[in-house]
Amino acid sequence: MSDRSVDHVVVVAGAVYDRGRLLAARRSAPAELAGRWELPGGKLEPGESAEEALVRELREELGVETEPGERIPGEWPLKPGYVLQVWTARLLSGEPRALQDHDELRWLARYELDSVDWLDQDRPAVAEAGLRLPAVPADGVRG
Ligand SMILES: Nc1nc2c([nH]c(=O)n2[C@H]2C[C@H](O)[C@@H](COP(=O)(O)OP(=O)(O)OP(=O)(O)O)O2)c(=O)[nH]1
Repeated sequence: MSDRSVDHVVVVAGAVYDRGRLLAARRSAPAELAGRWELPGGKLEPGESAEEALVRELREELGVETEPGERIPGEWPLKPGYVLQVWTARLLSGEPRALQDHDELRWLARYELDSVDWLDQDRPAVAEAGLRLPAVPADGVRG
């Protein structure tokens, strides 16, 4: 039982990148998480691979098609019995919209990552995801 995913619920989240920015989503529920920012995603369902769960969750929550990339090394504890795993993801089609679980979305450049109130448990994962961003976004626009 050394594999934590055997006895933990795995929450798969996407580090969705586009033009040198990372997508952040503000939770609308449950009450104790509402208003805090996270990487969009959700729980792995039985029989699903992490990549399949990620694609499904991003479609349901944001209305976009994505292609999973690499897993960001690490696994972060959430509430008891839950762990967070993060995959990079590339937008294939659609513009993300806050359809489910979120009420606002923002694209953040590396220098903007601290501008939103991330869930405490997400901060180490976001820091790792941020390392994959360029210092200046692709279109060069700052501030
Ligand atoms: N998606 C996501 N959930 C997170 C993050 N950080 C964090 O603590 N959580 C928590 C919130 C929820 O308690 C749980 C994931 O549940 P969820 O509500 O997003 O997943 P889901 O869509 O599969 O859930 P459900 O509505 O089908 O029950 O993990 C994160 O970065 N992304």
